[in-house]
Amino acid sequence: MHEEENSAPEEFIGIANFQASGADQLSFSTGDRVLVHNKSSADWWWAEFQGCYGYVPSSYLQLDTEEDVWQDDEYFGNYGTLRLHLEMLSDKPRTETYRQVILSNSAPLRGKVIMDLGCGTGIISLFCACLSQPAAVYAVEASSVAEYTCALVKQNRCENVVKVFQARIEELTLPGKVDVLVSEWMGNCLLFEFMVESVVLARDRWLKQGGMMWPSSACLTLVPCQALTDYSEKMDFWDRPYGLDFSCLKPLAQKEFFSKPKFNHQIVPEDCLSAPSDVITLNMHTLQVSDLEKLSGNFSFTVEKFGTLHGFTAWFSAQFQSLEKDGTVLELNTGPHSELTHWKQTLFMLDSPVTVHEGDCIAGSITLQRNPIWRRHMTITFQWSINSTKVSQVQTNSFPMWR
Ligand SMILES: N=C(N)NC/C=C/[C@H]1O[C@@H](n2cnc3c(N)ncnc32)[C@H](O)[C@@H]1O
Repeated sequence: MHEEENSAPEEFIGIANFQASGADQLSFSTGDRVLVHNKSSADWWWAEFQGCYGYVPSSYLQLDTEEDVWQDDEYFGNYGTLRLHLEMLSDKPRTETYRQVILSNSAPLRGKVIMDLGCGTGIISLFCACLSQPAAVYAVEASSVAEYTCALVKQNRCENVVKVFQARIEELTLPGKVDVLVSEWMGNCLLFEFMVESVVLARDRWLKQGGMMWPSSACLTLVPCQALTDYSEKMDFWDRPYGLDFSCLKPLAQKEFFSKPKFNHQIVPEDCLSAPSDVITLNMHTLQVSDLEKLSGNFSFTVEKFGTLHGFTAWFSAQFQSLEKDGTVLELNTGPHSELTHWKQTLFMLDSPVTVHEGDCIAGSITLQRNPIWRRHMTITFQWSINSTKVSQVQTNSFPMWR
């Protein structure tokens, strides 16, 4: 037995399912709250769950405090360095699109109040102040880069228009509501990092009735694809390296290289086996935080050429409505038919390649399930089937992004 720990029990949250393998252990699932009474060893703790006592593996548990689940220290820490800002500023299609949006709305922006949420170095706020005559721009940035943003605003003589606020928008009280909420929040597969939640909360609290969201909408796009290079380098390789048979390592390779999405994939148009399809569309004026828990869309692709289905590739686009009636809608598209961006595309490799022929139909659904614990993460699940003369199979593949 063990001595009762005299400190108060701590509540931990399960971050994986644990199946007890002995009477002195406690089973629990992801998301369950477990009371730890005694950290009797580094790996096994004495705990209570649903009225029972037993040992639980400490590695399956996460201290249940709001901060940890958003990983904010790490998240905002990353954005405090220039690396990510340089990557985003160097992304010309991304940055030029936002510049074009401001420039082409220069007249209707006159006298308006704009919020730039997650302004980083303040580039969009500076575009607003230099390319139009807004009444004010509230540049909101939680990370320490905000200190430099102030300097950049001064250095570019925009301090009378641009006001920098170093805070999480969730904890900030602005001088007043805004006419336009502009933000560059999109992550891998559109949603990763889930900064979009902060954008929706800020919209509901600070955007005037009838105000404009930029982006106004965003789409997740999918295409069935070949990935011959990735497959041969990571999987076929094991068949005959240097004349030896290493094929028993292939299941390991599948798990290590293909069980998570490849976020920096660059798909070429000729690897697309059909026309791409928008599978999820977000209307940024009506989207609710609750919608973000689980988003899904159906797809039905007609294969346009003989080839090998290795998986699916995803990317996103964002649309910017004009402030002028019947004005042009501008778009940032991160797909293979547009100029490459720092997001590149995301490749989901299936368990085993399937030979497909022109006319085959690949139908199914994609579901983005937000992680109940790690609030910036999600799991992407494909349910799909191929109906063709040669083969008919139904498969489900799930990919964590990233926990
Ligand atoms: N991933 C892409 N594309 N862009 C991410 C862009 C993220 C930037 O927005 C800031 N940010 C993110 N969430 C908040 C928030 N709730 N309040 C204030 N600033 C925030 C981060 O510190 C980065 O500088």
